[in-house]
Amino acid sequence: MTRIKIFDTTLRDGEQSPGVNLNKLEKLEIAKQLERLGVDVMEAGFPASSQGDFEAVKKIAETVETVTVTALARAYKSDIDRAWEAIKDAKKPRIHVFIATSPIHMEYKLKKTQEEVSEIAVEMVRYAKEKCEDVEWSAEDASRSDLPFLASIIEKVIDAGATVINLPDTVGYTTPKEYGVMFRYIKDNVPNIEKVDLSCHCHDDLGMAIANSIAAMQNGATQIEGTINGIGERAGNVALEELVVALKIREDFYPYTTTLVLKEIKRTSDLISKFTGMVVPGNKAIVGRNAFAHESGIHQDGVLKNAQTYEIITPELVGIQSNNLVLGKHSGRHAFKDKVEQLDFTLTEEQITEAFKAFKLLTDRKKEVTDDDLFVILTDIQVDLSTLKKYELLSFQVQYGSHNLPTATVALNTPDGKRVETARTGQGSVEALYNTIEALIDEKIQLTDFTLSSIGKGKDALAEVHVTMIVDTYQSSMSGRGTAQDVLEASAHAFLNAINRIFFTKNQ
Ligand SMILES: CC(=O)SCCNC(=O)CCNC(=O)[C@H](O)C(C)(C)COP(=O)(O)OP(=O)(O)OC[C@H]1O[C@@H](n2cnc3c(N)ncnc32)[C@H](O)[C@@H]1OP(=O)(O)O
Ligand SMILES: CC(C)C(=O)C(=O)O
Ligand SMILES: [Mg+2]
Repeated sequence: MTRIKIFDTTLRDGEQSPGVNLNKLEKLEIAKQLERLGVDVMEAGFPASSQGDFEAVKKIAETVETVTVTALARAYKSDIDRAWEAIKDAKKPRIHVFIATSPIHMEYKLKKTQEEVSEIAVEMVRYAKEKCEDVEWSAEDASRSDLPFLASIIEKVIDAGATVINLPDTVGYTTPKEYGVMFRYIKDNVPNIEKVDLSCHCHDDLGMAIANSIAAMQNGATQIEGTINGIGERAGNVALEELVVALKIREDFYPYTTTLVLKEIKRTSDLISKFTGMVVPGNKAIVGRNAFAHESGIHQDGVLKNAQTYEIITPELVGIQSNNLVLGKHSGRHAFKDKVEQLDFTLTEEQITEAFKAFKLLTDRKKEVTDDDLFVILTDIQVDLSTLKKYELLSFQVQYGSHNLPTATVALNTPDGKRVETARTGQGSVEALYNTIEALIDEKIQLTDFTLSSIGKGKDALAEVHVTMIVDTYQSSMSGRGTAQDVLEASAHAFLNAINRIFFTKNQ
């Protein structure tokens, strides 16, 4: 069995998904969960891209204990300085420096010749190496690069001190056979290649990211880069949970092992989906709602007789509890605290009190409180923005009738502590609500996305709303989420959450 290292880039490439904007606290929470999941390397961000990202990477580097923390840098000394400044306190830091090697990127984007790119790459790897022992170098758009040129530049950057060489399929263009041939060519034509880990990084534009990553492994890759839920630039990156579970289930066929803790997969996926607002499709492999559901009679009959007739993976393997019905109306604080620990949350006594109150409120309105419900409550409290000044929903009322113009009245607390209240109309209840909040905060807002889903089953299930919006003054896109038993209340919370996150990011 060959040990494959897992490099998670959810916090960097994953965050490049359109509309995704994670703040420092959310990134930190995801980083802690990735550590529990057992990834070998986490790419915490791109510190030169913004002050907020720099601070998030720094905090992650200071917090994470066992995992290598890396940060991305262009082939500029200033980017490398910034990356190093952010990760230098990590237990295991790595600088990740990249430059494109394909003809189209070199000619049109970088406006540089092969010789110039080669010189810059060597100089920057050498510069990074002076700061950090572990240096990964990526040949952006490797899969569309000239192979002899790629081999020659790789040999030089290894001599300059690179410890990992990554060959990304940046635009998701390659095929398994072609990508495998590229890895084999590099293995056979770079004399010092055995000194480094060879890494693949696949995008899913043609739906071949998994097949391409496997082809890379079969031809010498020992590190796989990807994201949880497959989020990332455009169609996303390879979904790590799919790849790793495929290797496990077909270990009879693929001689590769990883150290990922499979039972942490579902929780990691849920957390990332919640923070990014990117809802996991029901039919998604491994973590989709339907991945373990059997609908048709013949399948149900087979599963009843022997689950393995139609079930190749057990839900428990990836941390899905088949019966996660838990506390109820009569549960006390001790049982609640015990459950918080079982669910692996670390809350202060004050946060437990707050969570217990929220739980009790919910039990008044909802018969069965599941682990999924608790996960939402506890995550919101763990990633607490309550110390920050923000808009808070005090009360709202919406009047809707099939023959009336919907009208909303909303009262808010503003970040400087004032109570404001007004009313507006809209074509529907949500529009009336949002028009009213928009008037209260005195900003022009374009709502670019709105999704509503339920957490769990039943008429009394919690509603979860995700929104994406652009606030005119800041011209940046932001997502927000809100959970409540009522869909309108969840909608109001999601809208305010996005607004508060914009102010939070601006103030970071
Ligand atoms: C394949 C990938 O995923 S690459 C990572 C993509 N991630 C991001 O872009 C993160 C978000 N980006 C940002 O915040 C901004 O683009 C910044 C801060 C990084 C740079 O912003 P700006 O300085 O305004 O530059 P802008 O983004 O417009 O253009 C990129 C510049 O970097 C250059 N560049 C791109 N990649 C590299 C590289 N690897 N090494 C050196 N230069 C590079 C481009 O040629 C261009 O240079 P030019 O201004 O001389 O033409
Ligand atoms: C920066 C590199 C590693 C990248 O994300 C890509 O090429 O897709
Ligand atoms: Mg990428």
